[in-house]
Amino acid sequence: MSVTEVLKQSSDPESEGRTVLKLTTAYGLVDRSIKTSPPRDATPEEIPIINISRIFSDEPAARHAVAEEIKKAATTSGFFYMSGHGIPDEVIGAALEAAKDFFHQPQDIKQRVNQAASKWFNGWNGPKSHRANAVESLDHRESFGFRYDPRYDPAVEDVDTIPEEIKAGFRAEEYCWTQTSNLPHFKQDVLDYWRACLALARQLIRIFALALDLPENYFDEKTSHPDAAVALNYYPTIPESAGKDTGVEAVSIGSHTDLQFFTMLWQDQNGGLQVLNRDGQWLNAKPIEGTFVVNIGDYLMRITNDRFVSTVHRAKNFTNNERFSMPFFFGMYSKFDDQIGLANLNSGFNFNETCGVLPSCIDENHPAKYEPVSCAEWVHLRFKASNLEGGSGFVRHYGVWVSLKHSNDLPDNLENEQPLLFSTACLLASRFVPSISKTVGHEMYLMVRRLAACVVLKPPPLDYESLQSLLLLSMFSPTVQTAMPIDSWVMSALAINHATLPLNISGSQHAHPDFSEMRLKRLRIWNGLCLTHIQFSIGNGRQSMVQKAFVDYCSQILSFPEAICEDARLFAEVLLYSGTENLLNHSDVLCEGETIVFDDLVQWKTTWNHILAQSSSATLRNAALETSRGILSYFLELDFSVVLDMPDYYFFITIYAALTLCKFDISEPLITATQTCLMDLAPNDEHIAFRFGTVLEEIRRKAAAAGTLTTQMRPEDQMEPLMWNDNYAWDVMMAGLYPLDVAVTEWEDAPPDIGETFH
Ligand SMILES: O=C(O)CCC(=O)C(=O)O
Ligand SMILES: [Fe+2]
Repeated sequence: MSVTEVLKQSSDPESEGRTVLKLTTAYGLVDRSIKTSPPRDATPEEIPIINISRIFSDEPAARHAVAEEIKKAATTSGFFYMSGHGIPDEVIGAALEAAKDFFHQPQDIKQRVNQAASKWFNGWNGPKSHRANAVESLDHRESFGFRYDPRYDPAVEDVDTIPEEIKAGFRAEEYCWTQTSNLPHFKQDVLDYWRACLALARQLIRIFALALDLPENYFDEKTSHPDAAVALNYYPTIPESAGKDTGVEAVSIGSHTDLQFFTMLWQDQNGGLQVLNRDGQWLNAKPIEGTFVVNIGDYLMRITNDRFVSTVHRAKNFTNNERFSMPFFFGMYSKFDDQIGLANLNSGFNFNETCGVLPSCIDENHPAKYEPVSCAEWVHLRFKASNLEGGSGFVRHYGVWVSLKHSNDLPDNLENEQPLLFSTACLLASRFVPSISKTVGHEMYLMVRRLAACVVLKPPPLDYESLQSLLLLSMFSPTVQTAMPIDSWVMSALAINHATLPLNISGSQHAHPDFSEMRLKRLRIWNGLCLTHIQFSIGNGRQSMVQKAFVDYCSQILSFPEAICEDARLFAEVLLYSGTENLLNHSDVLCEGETIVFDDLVQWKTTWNHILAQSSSATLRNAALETSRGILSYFLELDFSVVLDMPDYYFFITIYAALTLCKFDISEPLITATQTCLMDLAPNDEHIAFRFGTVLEEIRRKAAAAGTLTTQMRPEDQMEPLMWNDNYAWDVMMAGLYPLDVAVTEWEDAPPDIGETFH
């Protein structure tokens, strides 16, 4: 049975006493029918206790016997208790005390090691900052996590001799320890626990090899530097009232499967861990003194061809005590590296390993169900489907706010279907949420960045919503409260793009069959992004650091045989706006008088005329409409006093957008709003704002006379563009740039009869 099948299996969700639980898996979101009956205690058959002390025996038979028991548990419930593990009580006790000392500190001290400041998701996650399951509550949990560091691994004699390709994947951060040094024993005690777990896991994986009918040392080399991580979990009591008003089930950590090879969980005596059996019944995995709970992760399930099962579990602490647990993940998967756009190992294997279905799990009747998967790809799969990563809690939290505010225009499933668009909406909405903290904003921003990186990495086709999100981001980020540094955002995204392009041509595994198409698509996105980026830098007085690189990069589109007119047009606009920005940043040129500037424009127009005059495709039209609407909305949001201080070029951009909108959708209310705004703010009728306002007024007047102006918005697919040629829009605009007396005559003469051209 595949992961999806296991998760989906069970009877009709409509049947009595059952409900549907949604689960995030690497294969997407799946529904799982579960029983509504209260959890019952697991029987010893369901979650057996396995005394593993025999794994340390010199007798192969003793080790094999343990392997058999593990095999049975792994292939049935996927969970077992491990006794006889040999980790001294003192080591566990000291780590637990360290955890208590840490979590009992005031928030501002814990903040010092907040995961938000971490590059690799080490450190502290505050209360209710995550949501492991989309349909359950935010996790009533705080945690502190850290990842494999060879310097603290006693099995490593000399860190300098570790091969570079393995080193490159290490995700440890010393700040976990420097920022907690106020607790004198913390580092020592927590690392002692980690070392003890690591040594045990390395023994245990040999028994897993036996259980999989492999040589005992099969995994040894692959796990010389595993991504082995400890999390300290702190679960305060869930208030009884929690979830009552919303109907959302309150949890300490929501229903999930673990990702990696296996997890060894130490839990205190309070209880709260629940395991979902195949029948959809929740079972209490009650604490048993002296044991760890061990469970299989998704990666192990995959490479065993689904023989070993990764089982859904969660925790709820409804006792009056605070609960602690200390899972050791062998190993916790790496989070997304948003600097280079690559994720790395998640499996518990070394950082550079790829693993297919194990030979012993394949036979005539059981062909391999899965391709070999590199750890990077595996993470990518799950990442796409999952929002477990940092920030998602906040995003969802504010997502509720977004959904409430805009319940009419957001599809129900936006969060899961379009996580980037959803997160972007949340990020943008967050500036309207009173007293939102910088940390929260930053977390949401990181989330968006990671998702954006995922989108850019995805093979084509890039869906419209993703493109929309990227455009939205590049448009509005200057106004987002968290002061998202747009240049660095775009720059790193650009870096991701550059970094991933070679990935797709080198190494057969990663080669995309249609590299050229993918590259073209990416260039298209970049042209779009670049355009909006430049448009919005204009008038903000912010020089784009990356502009030249942008333009050079964008120009590559023209060398594609598949490039079409729209690509060229977009590029032409990029040039126009970047030229504009250049001029603005060189005031000496501007000082010489406006003529030079306008000559420049005319030259640009001559160069690109053949492209601009072409008719537009639906895609281009929609893109043009969206961009234009964005520009006008942005313009309308600006303070009058700010607008008046802006150079004429800013008005040029605005009118260009307004005219584009006039061409495709003359009834768009933004046009009237812009017209009114322009005329209201102009200090006199010589001002460029007034001239442009008049231009818009006249176009609308003529459209009304021709009966084209409707008060109702027409559905976009029925919209016919106004049949003027682009020269007309251009001429009108250019005319508007000159003093009104000249302009009106020239412009009146421009189109033969605008009325005739309207439909
Ligand atoms: O604390 C527990 O009981 C479960 C923790 C868990 O499942 C996890 O951290 O992945
Ligand atoms: Fe877990």
